[in-house]
Amino acid sequence: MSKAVVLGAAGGIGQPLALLLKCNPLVKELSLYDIVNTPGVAADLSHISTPAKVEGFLPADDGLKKALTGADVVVIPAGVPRKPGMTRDDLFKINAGIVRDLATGIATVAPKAFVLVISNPVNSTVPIVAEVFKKHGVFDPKRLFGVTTLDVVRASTFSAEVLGDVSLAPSISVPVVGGHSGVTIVPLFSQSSHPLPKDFSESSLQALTTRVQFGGDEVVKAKDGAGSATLSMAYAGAEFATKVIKALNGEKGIVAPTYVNLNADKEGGDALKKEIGKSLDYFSTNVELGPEGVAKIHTLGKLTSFEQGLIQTAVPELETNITKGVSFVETPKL
Ligand SMILES: NC(=O)C1=CN([C@@H]2O[C@H](COP(=O)(O)OP(=O)(O)OC[C@H]3O[C@@H](n4cnc5c(N)ncnc54)[C@H](O)[C@@H]3O)[C@@H](O)[C@H]2O)C=CC1
Ligand SMILES: O=C([O-])CC(=O)C(=O)O
Repeated sequence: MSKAVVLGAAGGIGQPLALLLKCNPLVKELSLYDIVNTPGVAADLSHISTPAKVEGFLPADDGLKKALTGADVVVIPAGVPRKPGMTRDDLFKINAGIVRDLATGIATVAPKAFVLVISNPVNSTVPIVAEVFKKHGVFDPKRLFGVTTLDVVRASTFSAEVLGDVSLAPSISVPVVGGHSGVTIVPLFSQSSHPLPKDFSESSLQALTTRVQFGGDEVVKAKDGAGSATLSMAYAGAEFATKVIKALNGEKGIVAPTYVNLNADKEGGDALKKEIGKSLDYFSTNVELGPEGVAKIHTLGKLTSFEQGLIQTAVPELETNITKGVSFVETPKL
């Protein structure tokens, strides 16, 4: 039984994510923090007949500190979402500072908590959290995760559509590696639990891959200025948080793709760096979760030449995104 905290809990993702966590029997306490509306969201959720005790906090009266005290898992969907025509990197200007300040709160109040970062651009916001924790001398790479589960959820859903049986979607597992924006998102369909049809053409594979890489844009366009994915993200965020909480409670054999610091498991991380041909500090890959967080970083395994090409395209962009996050905390210029 764990205490979960959502930072940005009154937002489009925060509210349905808080609902799903309130319905999770493994959550004993749920603290909701935002700059607005959390007392109302908490009062509303508190009437649901599940065990989790819900409280809402605002910045006044040390609200962040109160929300974070005793936290086991902190999920961060705070920040602005995209509008049509924007990239995730365009959000950096606003979200980098928001994430840095929240990370400072966590590093001070709950340095041992598992931190799950949803706020975009994830490729850069995760390094920001790490750098803040380093500044406070409390960084444990095993406890920091970028949430890339929505890419995995999309890969399952879109594969099921291609296979002509949407009922398969929940059981389809496709590793999605790299990062969480555009070409840094690399679905490995060759390793899917449910292989694509034998006669699936190279151009169809390219189209399916592009759909996963730019699935977020599909939602941004459809919402037409009203934001980006919220409900599917809440579902994905709750899925991943549940995995982390189960591992924290001692359940074994939980493996999920997530964006991690590759020093979290030196052996696995070094092997992965060799595979991608670049010494990046962060990468999303299958990770085995344990009671201390990252237990083992899995390498990518056998890739097709198409997938190798995708990785080679992803690496330079990821490197730029990582450097941008790191240098923001080292020398804030914005
Ligand atoms: N990792 C992923 O796969 C995905 C990430 N996202 C990202 O999640 C973030 C949130 O998206 P939405 O919920 O749609 O946005 P939203 O605007 O609906 O909600 C964001 C919430 O954050 C709050 N907030 C702003 N500054 C804050 C601060 N300093 N402390 C606490 N709360 C603060 C706002 O008041 C608001 O309630 C965006 O950056 C978006 O790009 C969205 C979808 C998928
Ligand atoms: O596209 C966006 O901006 C939100 C996001 O990260 C996603 O839906 O994958």
